[in-house]
Amino acid sequence: MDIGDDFADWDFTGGEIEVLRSKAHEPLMKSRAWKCSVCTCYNDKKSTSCDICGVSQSSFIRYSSPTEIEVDSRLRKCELSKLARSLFSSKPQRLPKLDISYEDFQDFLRFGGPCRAYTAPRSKRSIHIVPFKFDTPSPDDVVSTGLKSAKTFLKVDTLHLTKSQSDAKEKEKKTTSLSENTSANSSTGIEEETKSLSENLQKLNLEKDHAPSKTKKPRPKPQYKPEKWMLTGQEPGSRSQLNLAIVGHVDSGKSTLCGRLLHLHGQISNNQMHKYEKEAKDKRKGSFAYAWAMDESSDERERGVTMTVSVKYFDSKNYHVVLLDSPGHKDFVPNLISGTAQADAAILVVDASIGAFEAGMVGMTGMGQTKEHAQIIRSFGLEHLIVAVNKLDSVEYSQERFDLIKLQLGSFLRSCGFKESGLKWVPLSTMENQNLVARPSDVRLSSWYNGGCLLDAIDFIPPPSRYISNPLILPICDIISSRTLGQLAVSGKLEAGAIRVGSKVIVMPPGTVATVRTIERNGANCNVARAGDNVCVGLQNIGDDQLTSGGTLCHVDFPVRIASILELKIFVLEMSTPILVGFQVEFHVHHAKASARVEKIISLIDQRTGEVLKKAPRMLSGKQSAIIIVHLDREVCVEEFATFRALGRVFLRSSGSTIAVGIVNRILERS
Ligand SMILES: Nc1nc2c(ncn2[C@@H]2O[C@H](COP(=O)(O)OP(=O)(O)OP(=O)(O)O)[C@@H](O)[C@H]2O)c(=O)[nH]1
Repeated sequence: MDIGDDFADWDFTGGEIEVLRSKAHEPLMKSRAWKCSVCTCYNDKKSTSCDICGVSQSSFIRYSSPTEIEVDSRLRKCELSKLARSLFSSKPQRLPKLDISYEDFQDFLRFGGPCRAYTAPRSKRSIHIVPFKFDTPSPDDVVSTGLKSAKTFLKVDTLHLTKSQSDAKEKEKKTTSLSENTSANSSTGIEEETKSLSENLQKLNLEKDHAPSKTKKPRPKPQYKPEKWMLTGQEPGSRSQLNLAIVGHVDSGKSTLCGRLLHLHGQISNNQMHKYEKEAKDKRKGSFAYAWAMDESSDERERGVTMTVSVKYFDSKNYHVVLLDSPGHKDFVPNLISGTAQADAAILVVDASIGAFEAGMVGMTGMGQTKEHAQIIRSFGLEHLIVAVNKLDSVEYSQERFDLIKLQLGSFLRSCGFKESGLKWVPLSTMENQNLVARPSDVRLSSWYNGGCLLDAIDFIPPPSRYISNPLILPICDIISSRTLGQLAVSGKLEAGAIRVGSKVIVMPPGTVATVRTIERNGANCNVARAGDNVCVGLQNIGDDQLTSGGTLCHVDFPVRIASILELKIFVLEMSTPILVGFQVEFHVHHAKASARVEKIISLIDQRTGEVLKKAPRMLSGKQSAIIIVHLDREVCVEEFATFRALGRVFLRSSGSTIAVGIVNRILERS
């Protein structure tokens, strides 16, 4: 495919629809073009269909100057989608596609940083991120309003809403004036117009948001020197912590697998297990008994669906393993993103039953949950993945079925950037306790499988690296309160540095200095916590309106940056809707979420080399890489990926699907 030629046909700079509609250009255009009666843009007379909306020239040749109502009704007759109508966009099949192979994803995801580690503060702790009601708008919306804390804690209301709302309005005003200014610019000829528009936009951005005179010069950072107590290593005899995200298609058996592992390691007593079985049977959900160990809320148990990320732990031979049982349903992917932000490695649970594996691969849109979860895991830089091929009992422990799954899913995982050496394939049945913590006893499996069990595969994962000698960074996952922690506490994983009781920390935003009152790790009080630990930190000298999930506790001299205008390097996942300038997306970074607008598409880039393939492309579609600028409706804690990876990985979502993954290339606005 000749990429250049194909793209030339569809090349417009962002905002061109406004420009093409401008009456000022009509005389020039009229001389060499036909006017589309739908979107009113002018096309080359050789074109048989409209470059903007894709409608054929002949369909409307008899019309002139249609009214909006006429346009709408004609488009409806044309069977264009609602979105296509609203955007005057081209028909999907006509979108040019770059010939970028999925191997390119591998290079893109080579941002993959070293693994991190983590401990859960208490065995019964859950990251209850989204209180879900099926009659409320959408979990994606709900997640932004705050993360629901563990059952064992009382949730503190996030009183930040009013501030965020006013901030959002402020940003909206800015954006409106920006686009007004943009559309006001005009010159003669399409090329000149698009060029000047692009320059103006750049100028506006620079002048409005990044003018040197308006930007405070960051004061030179003092050299960070960790204190001696921060660096003291692990206590003798204690295991390293391994934070394991359990992901996979809905109903693939994730919670059952976690429940089984906990029971087999004595974390759930026989009495407790008996109780779960009885309660599950009473609710006619007998098969969910093990899942109930993880799904503790009544909503989750009632529906048999995990909605939040549950955190439980057990000790293996090499690790203190923290299980992060994630929801599999597509509605709860934002929770999965927030939970997986803390993982060192992952188990991807696949349902081997006939039809279920296929649904996980293809889904409704061609991108099933198994694929989406695998991509999210890889985009977090995780390199070690155990693929647990579950429910093999339902296919008589067929080796052929296992091999087929390994073949099909394996090629997709490699295309995501997982190396063969980072993948471990484990056939099992959690229901029949086959190959979980010991060699399989069922001859139908043991006759052809000689590899290790799931527990061996977990112990085989190399120890994660930690940023202990960096300044403190603790992204806030949840805001909690308890009798032992006090009225104001936060939970989360220390991404870098260390804290101890009595330490001063700066809470970003708003930049208030607070004092660490208590620290809890693994459900017990401790004096010091270091990078990799998952802790609850009780704070004093701070108001509850100054704490918000998605915020960050930092070293007082080294606060992380907060910003709302970011330059991102993204990789667009398979999707049905093209990304255009002005596109509204949901922006995710660590535990923070914000609404965002695609302000500018700077360039289409080569995945491997980073070389600019095209400047200011009109739109982005699946499997393309690009540099874009996004404008968030509120400021979030963020760092450039090159500076600190954990705060520089981003996800863009729209209409309930992850549409792009990427990194923060530059922070364009700094508070
Ligand atoms: N036959 C069979 N059924 C299983 C196996 N593992 C789990 N199940 C059943 O699959 C159903 C779903 O199990 P869960 O553990 O809730 O699945 P999940 O992936 O956690 O579900 P979500 O978190 O809601 O996505 C339950 O009825 C389980 O009993 C297995 O190995 N074999």
